[in-house]
Amino acid sequence: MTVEPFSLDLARPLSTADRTITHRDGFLVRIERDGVEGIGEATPLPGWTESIDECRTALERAVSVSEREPLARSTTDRETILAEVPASCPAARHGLALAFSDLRARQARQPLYRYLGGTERVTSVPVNATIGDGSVEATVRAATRAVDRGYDCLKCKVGARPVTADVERLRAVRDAVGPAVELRGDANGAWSREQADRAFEELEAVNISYVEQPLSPDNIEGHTALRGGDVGVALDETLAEISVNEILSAGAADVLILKPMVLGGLDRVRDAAIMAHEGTDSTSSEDVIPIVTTTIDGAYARSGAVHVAASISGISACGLATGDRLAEDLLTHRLPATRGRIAVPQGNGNISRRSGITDA
Ligand SMILES: O=C(O)CCC(=O)c1ccccc1C(=O)O
Ligand SMILES: [Mg+2]
Repeated sequence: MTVEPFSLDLARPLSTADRTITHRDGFLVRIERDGVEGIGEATPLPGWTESIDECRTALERAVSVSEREPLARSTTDRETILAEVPASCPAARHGLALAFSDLRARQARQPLYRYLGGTERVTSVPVNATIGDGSVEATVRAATRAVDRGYDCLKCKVGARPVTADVERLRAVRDAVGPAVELRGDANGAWSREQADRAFEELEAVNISYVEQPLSPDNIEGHTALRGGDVGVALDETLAEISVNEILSAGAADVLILKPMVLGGLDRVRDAAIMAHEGTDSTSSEDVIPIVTTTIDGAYARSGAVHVAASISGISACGLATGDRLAEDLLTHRLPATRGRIAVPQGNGNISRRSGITDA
């Protein structure tokens, strides 16, 4: 097993209520068995995951565990190695788990989404365009450009400005794109209960399907109380702190935003999506919508996220169209969105290392 650092600049930084993301640093994890190589990506986003230093330490530890005999040749190495990753290091776990899944899917000669449990052939997944904070004019410009490119679902960042200003932005977008385009918001935890109540009331007339993380991550009761109107409640940051089981049991969400890098791997995203669809023991009848999104990752992690979305039947538009924000990438195959969909790589494993061609 080897671990190699990388650093990627963003060509188009993403401004949210609490930060502007300008670059992404992480590690590529490579595992080889019998001439077959699996590659994983660990791209921590401090605040959501461990820091880059904590991630490096966890990965270096995994390398030393993997070199212990007889583990270096064992087939139960995945579980042993993952068990050594601290729960506080989900990005490190994501990188290791993706490397193992890529390796095993290649060995089984399956595309990753099939290896993960997808039962039907899926050639593409629907995606939303991601629109950062900006003036009314800049927001409408970005929204119109996205719709011109064929997106039929837009997610706009809110929460960086007063509620009235955000409502004005979304109303201007609705007026510009018409009634057929799905609009979502993402407040990244910026609102108080009073602000959220006002925003939800005013956004009903704009036909916003849901707002991600209206309130702070630990405010389960507040989110539960916000539900019930036309605008749905999606939880995102909360999932970095509170288990999916607890969230579903509290009835705190209409939608769960599942970030592989934050949950610690594609396997965890799939388990959470199944739980959302099927409910927990105490919430068996509830149908919560799972959405898969990136944390603005490199090509290996974005491709993995596309695969796990493809493995979930009936998946709604996901937040996976983030590759074009990067100024540079880990692969020349950038997983572009075309008419609001990203093609699922159909070769063996996650994605071909060769440029733009999938493994036959
Ligand atoms: O969901 C999307 O459309 C793209 C991903 C995204 O918005 C995001 C990217 C990095 C960090 C946080 C978030 C977020 O959903 O809050
Ligand atoms: Mg979000």
